[in-house]
Amino acid sequence: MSIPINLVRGRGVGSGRPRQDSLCLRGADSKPVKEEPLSQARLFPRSLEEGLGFEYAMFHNQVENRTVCILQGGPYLQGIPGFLHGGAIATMIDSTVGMCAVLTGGAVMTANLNINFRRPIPLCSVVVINSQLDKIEGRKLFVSCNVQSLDEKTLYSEATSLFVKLDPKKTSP
Ligand SMILES: CCCCCCCCCCCC(=O)SCCNC(=O)CCNC(=O)[C@H](O)C(C)(C)COP(=O)(O)OP(=O)(O)OC[C@H]1O[C@@H](n2cnc3c(N)ncnc32)[C@H](O)[C@@H]1OP(=O)(O)O
Repeated sequence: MSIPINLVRGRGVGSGRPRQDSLCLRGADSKPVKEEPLSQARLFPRSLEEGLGFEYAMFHNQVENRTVCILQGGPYLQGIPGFLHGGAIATMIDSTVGMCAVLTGGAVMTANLNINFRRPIPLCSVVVINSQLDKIEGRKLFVSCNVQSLDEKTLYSEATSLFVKLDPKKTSP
């Protein structure tokens, strides 16, 4: 069964760690020293004005453990003139494989992300990120993906990733 994932614009969505609506300042010993409201906090890919940055929709297949993202990178995401910045591509790859890992394994964090950039992605073009869960080993989830043109004729990027389920016995990730 495939479910569309609705990430509401302008509102933080996350695993709850760290809280999206708070800023936790840490001292040198990593202990929280101050927590204050940060009402401006947003999910990073939803932080730019509509039409200028990350325009995307995700769909998750619960049976096959696959997440697909349809992405259009807007003009504020330019790297080399006319093309998407590699960091913007990495953000959406991390978000897509991350969504796949979260919906499969619950609270996880990215431990490792390897990306091969094969072709530059033209700014404002629409691409598809296809991700799937490859295997689970204990707390480790291995998720891979590719980024292709809509007609699947151009392979833009490929990536592998490792997500680690947060250990409730550890106080902070
Ligand atoms: C619904 C809406 C949601 C919306 C969701 C939208 C998706 C958003 C996705 C964005 C996600 C992010 O960007 S997260 C932000 C970027 N990532 C981070 O900041 C994470 C920083 N790293 C950490 O906090 C930590 O290292 C963790 C939590 C990843 C792991 O720490 P830990 O829990 O103490 O685990 P640890 O014992 O060290 O390791 C557990 C196992 O994993 C292995 N392991 C750990 N790290 C690595 C590594 N880099 N490379 C290889 N292997 C590793 C260990 O060898 C061990 O294997 P074995 O001995 O068991 O075999």
